Amino acid sequence: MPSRSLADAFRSHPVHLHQKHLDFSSLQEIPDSHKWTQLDDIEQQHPSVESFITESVPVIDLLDPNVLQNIGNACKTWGVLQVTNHGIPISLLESVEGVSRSLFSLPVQQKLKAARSPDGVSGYGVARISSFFSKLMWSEGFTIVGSPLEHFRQLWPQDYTKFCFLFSSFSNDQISTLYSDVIEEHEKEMQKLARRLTWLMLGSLGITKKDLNWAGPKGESKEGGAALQLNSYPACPDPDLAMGLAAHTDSTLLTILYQNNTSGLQVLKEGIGWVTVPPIPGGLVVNVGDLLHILSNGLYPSVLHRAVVNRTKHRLSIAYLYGPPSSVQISPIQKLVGPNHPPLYRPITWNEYLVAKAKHFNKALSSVRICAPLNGLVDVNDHNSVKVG
Ligand SMILES: O=C(O)CCC(=O)C(=O)O
Ligand SMILES: [Fe+2]
Repeated sequence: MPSRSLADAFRSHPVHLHQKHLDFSSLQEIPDSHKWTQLDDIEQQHPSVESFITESVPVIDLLDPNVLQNIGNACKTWGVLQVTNHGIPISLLESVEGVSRSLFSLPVQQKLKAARSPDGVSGYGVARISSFFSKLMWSEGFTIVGSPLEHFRQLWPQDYTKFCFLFSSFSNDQISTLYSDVIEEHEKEMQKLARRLTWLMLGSLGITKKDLNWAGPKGESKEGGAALQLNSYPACPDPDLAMGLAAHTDSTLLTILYQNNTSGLQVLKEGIGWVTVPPIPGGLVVNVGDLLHILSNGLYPSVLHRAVVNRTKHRLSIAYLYGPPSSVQISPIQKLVGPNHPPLYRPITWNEYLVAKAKHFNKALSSVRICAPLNGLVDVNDHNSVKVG
């Protein structure tokens, strides 16, 4: 089961976070614990690019006849794209947003009943990457791996009568089940889209299903693993001093992100700076993750991204984190390796990579690198580099 294996990876490397849970809505100013300066986040030194700059993350229509080429270009030059006509019903995305809104609007004490444990993967809490920073982020999260029903029953127990957004006329037990069904339906649909996107991204490098040993003869790969990350960024009295989610790359093959109609996601474009990815109606953001970077032997950068916060609007985002089957060794695909293109990374499973990420954070990729880039082969993720050993 993919959920079991992800849980195992987190159990093997517990993260003890400074668990300071704020009721953000009651705060008129930012406490010191949440005030960020440039020194607190090295990536802040890059400028934020204003909207008049014409460079923007490519938007790709999945029904476009040139889809393969467009995706390839976007992956190579940006490591991120937005997709439209992706086949996920908007109503389903809005329902998950509703579940998320309902969850985060519960009182802190209630949310803590489903708190993520230090060695756990599922549940409520601050971002796991918080352990790498001295300042706390202006956000809360809820991670779902496998069925969320048990956690939802803790959040909405029988005797708890707070209004629930989607199904106000139901009992709490029915609500937990209905919310859980929404999440399950979403998982099914996103799994299909994630597979399709993986093959499009690899297809544009000339990779077919038979080039990957973990895809079966008909390309019917063993089921990939996935986690759903609900993120909430409350309105913030002084957004310039706060950080929603610090800069990171995702430890996935790819991530599919839905953001409600409030912008906040920024991606780092080398030579330009932080570029905002505006929400587009019905659009989904797709990030190249670290494992796709490894598979592509460095041809696709895994995009460095962060979330900034907003003075007036509460922002929600829903990230579908998609990875390979747990037992599979991920390494540069043979077809992309040659005398002038030696393999840049050693083989590693998703679990092992998650442990490397928990230890090294943004230096995890360089911790598994075995070969410095040759002349002319730029390692696009070089801002993460670190001496190994
Ligand atoms: O909220 C966002 O836009 C980014 C979320 C994200 O990067 C993540 O959950 O990994
Ligand atoms: Fe992310």
